[in-house]
Amino acid sequence: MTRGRLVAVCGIDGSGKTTQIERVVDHLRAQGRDVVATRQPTDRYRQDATVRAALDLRLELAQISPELALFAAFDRLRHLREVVEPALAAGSWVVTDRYVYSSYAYFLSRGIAEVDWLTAINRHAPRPDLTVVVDVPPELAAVRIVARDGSSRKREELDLDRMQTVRAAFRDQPWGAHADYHVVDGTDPVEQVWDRVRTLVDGLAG
Ligand SMILES: Nc1ncnc2c1ncn2[C@@H]1O[C@H](COP(=O)(O)OP(=O)(O)OP(=O)(O)O)[C@@H](O)[C@H]1O
Ligand SMILES: Cc1cn([C@H]2C[C@H](O)[C@@H](COP(=O)(O)O)O2)c(=O)[nH]c1=O
Repeated sequence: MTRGRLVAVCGIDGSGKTTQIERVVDHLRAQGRDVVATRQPTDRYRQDATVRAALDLRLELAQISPELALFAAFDRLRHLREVVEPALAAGSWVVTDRYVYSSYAYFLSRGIAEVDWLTAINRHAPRPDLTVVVDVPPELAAVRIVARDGSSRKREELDLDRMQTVRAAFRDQPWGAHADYHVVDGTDPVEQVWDRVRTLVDGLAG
């Protein structure tokens, strides 16, 4: 059995990840591929009361960030073992909404200065075959979030200074650049962004 491929889509909140992932999944399935669409962190992390309080800026993030970073790394490894690795081994393509690069970018912006520590606690997570970062300014992402949700689900996503540092990390990759990591301009209409993303996906499939 040929091992499948791992595709990660990252970006700040509201950048358009879900919108592009839907197209990636449909496109790959139309090619006859078996596709598993998933996301990290899982609901185990997202629904934790402390995580929710932190993302809603009700906790001092600098204090709680190491604990959350470890929780996110644990959540990722378990999700990899239970969901991602079996699917890849069975030949499926796995498309994940967020991955380690989101962890790095968010936790660097949340007061963790040691990128080496972040990469060390995630070092057992395999590098994706393709990572796409949907890049938009935080101001545009905030407009999209409010238009979509009517308000904000978590206060952090509308903290423009915070999201600016997250965005900068995604673009600058202080954890180390890789040829399979691509930052795509997400400010254009959906179909134009999709043209860019599809080119990358087709490059991987070819
Ligand atoms: N290129 C685009 N142009 C205009 N609107 C867009 C574009 N891409 C996505 N949107 C819209 O912006 C909103 C946010 O997009 P989406 O839900 O895909 O983002 P996301 O990154 O997955 O968000 P979150 O991080 O909150 O899960 C949605 O209402 C979506 O329809
Ligand atoms: C990978 C990762 C993500 N987070 C944060 C980033 C976001 O605020 C949420 C996920 O929300 P989404 O927009 O619905 O994807 O989780 C995190 O705290 N830790 C992580 O490792």
